[in-house]
Amino acid sequence: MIRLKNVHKAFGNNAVLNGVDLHVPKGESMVIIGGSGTGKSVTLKCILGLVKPDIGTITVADKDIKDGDRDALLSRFGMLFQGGALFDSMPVWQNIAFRLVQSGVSTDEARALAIEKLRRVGLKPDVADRFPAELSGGMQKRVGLARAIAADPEIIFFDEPTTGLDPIMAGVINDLIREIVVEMGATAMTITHDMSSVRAIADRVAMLHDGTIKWTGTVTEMDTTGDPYVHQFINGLSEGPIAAIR
Ligand SMILES: Nc1ncnc2c1ncn2[C@@H]1O[C@H](COP(=O)(O)OP(=O)(O)OP(=O)(O)O)[C@@H](O)[C@H]1O
Repeated sequence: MIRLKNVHKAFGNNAVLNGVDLHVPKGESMVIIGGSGTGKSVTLKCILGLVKPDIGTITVADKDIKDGDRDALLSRFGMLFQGGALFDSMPVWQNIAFRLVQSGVSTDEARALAIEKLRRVGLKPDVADRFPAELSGGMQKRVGLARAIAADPEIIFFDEPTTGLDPIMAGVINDLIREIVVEMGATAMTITHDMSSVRAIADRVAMLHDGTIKWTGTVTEMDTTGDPYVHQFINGLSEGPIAAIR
């Protein structure tokens, strides 16, 4: 479904991606792990067409993303952003149905759909008319998730889905993400530092380091691999091939 071949990206002298090869098959949930600043967000932005690779190709459903219409491409994606990224000035239902309204769905229909998606993420209909600032962090994440799935996308991206949540709420959100992705049959890509998200969400894991994918495998393989990068990262060790800059 999503394929990156030899993707390079530098910002001035800062070579961030140095030949990323990655394949996310249709219906699979791929989680990308790697230290801060290794280029996880840049990788997602390249797929979304927000950052242009210097070299390499990216295809979505066998079509080069350079060739098609960007809006058409983006309409296939749902996205849960790190901070929820809700519009403070809009009530919850409008946040959820924003893209639907823009694409011409009537207000009544969009509102009803937003309420249905709220239910799916465990929120009551009365939340629809509240404003994001009135909600807890966990509720905002749920609303962000409802928005990500509002248009029944084929592909969903999760950018650090548990940032800012306590461990219990993080667990609830991880489980909800997994359930929804499976139920929708969506292809999912998540970037995270949170190993509990990896274990809850991933079918496969890819480790990004030094601008390339150093390792890929299942969660079970991740726990038993002899790969020193993965071992150091998942166990949070300061000793190993990944330099810890202080
Ligand atoms: N638009 C940009 N212009 C210049 N440099 C950029 C830009 N976007 C990202 N970078 C640089 O690319 C590198 C990778 O950033 P990126 O945000 O992808 O890291 P990350 O792996 O997602 O990190 P984190 O886990 O901390 O969010 C960083 O050195 C960052 O400064």
